[in-house]
Amino acid sequence: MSDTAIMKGLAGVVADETAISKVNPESNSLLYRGYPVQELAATQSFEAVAYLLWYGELPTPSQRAEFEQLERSLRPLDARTTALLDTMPVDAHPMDLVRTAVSQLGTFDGTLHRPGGWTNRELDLDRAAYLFAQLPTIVAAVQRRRRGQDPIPPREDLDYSSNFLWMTFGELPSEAAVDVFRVSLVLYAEHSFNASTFTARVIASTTSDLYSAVVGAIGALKGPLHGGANEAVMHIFEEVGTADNVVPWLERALTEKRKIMGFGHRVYKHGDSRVPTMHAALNVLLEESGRTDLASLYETLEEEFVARKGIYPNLDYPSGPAYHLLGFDTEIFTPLFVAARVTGWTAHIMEQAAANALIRPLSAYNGVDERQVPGAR
Ligand SMILES: CC(=O)SCCNC(=O)CCNC(=O)[C@H](O)C(C)(C)COP(=O)(O)OP(=O)(O)OC[C@H]1O[C@@H](n2cnc3c(N)ncnc32)[C@H](O)[C@@H]1OP(=O)(O)O
Ligand SMILES: O=C([O-])CC(=O)C(=O)O
Repeated sequence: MSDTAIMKGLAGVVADETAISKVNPESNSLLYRGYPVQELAATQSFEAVAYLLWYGELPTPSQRAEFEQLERSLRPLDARTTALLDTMPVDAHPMDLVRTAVSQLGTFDGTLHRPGGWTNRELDLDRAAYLFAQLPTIVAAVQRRRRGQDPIPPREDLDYSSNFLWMTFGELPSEAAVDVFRVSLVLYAEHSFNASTFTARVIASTTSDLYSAVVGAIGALKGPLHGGANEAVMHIFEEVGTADNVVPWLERALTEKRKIMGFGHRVYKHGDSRVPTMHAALNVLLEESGRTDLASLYETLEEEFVARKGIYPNLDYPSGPAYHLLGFDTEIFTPLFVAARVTGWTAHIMEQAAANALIRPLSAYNGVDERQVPGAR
């Protein structure tokens, strides 16, 4: 064993600098390019937030119009993407379908064959916009296929959030509900060196290409300790059933040393900066739907868990039930997170490439001492 301290899970390790977002657990705040995320969620379209993450500034009106036009033009799926989705098992996890579809999109990009084409900021900005525009169409098609429904083509007259819901459900919910969806996307967009973003940066650090880094990030996000928690939260609500059952269920779960999904965070130890905004957004849907049963289950589980463990909800706790009330299948919740986080991932991939150092930590060997292979001389 080495004498060097091992930082298990890289906890507390500052791996590099970033100018994209600042997570501050002391002030319980989150800034994207210097702007408080709550203010962005209150005032900005998701398209404007994506632009901010990539370019460092909010778009001017003409930049915004140009970017919106580009995004709308990039939405339709290539026939090969539709064909690929059709060949995959209907009961495969949607995260696996989305990961595979994004991987295939990389093979369509002829600019990857140019010398220096793998890591070129101008090309990466185009690729980021392409993935940003394609992911809602892919996720909506995957959701519809699960229900035996044909895909619905994108509508150029709708903004990103409305079009996403239109392509999924073939109708638009209330303006308030569309806004809840937009707020969730803004809150999910970026969060410094979380596990999936760090994965993307590790891949980018080898000077691999943006698609490969995003595919790796999707794999990292799938796990329930990270993005998969928004799906897992809904499974917990289903398992608990009613607010009356929270205490006995929780006592048993804690005795069995289970992790309660949607609670806890590696960085925030006194609550997640994004939860109050997402909780308020969830309340809009709870009131609209009259789901007092779900509201009281949500509040009771939070109260009882915080009282016992002093561990607070993270963003996945209010987002899971919000996506449920919007009408998505539980297995689609993490793909929605992918569609939002692709903005942050791609901003980080470009930042990594601009000031690259190969990410390659050391390990402390704890295996058997050197020994001879039987028969070797
Ligand atoms: C958008 C996001 O990705 S946010 C994160 C989403 N993930 C989840 O909601 C999954 C549930 N939460 C967790 O598993 C953890 O809180 C993590 C992985 C997010 C953070 O973990 P870490 O910073 O490594 O904290 P760690 O796992 O060491 O927890 C410290 C203690 O709190 C306990 N704890 C932390 N979270 C939970 C939880 N959700 N339920 C029960 N106990 C918990 C741990 O068991 C540990 O207890 P111990 O000291 O008795 O062993
Ligand atoms: O920061 C993290 O570790 C996880 C998280 O909340 C996120 O990625 O949004």
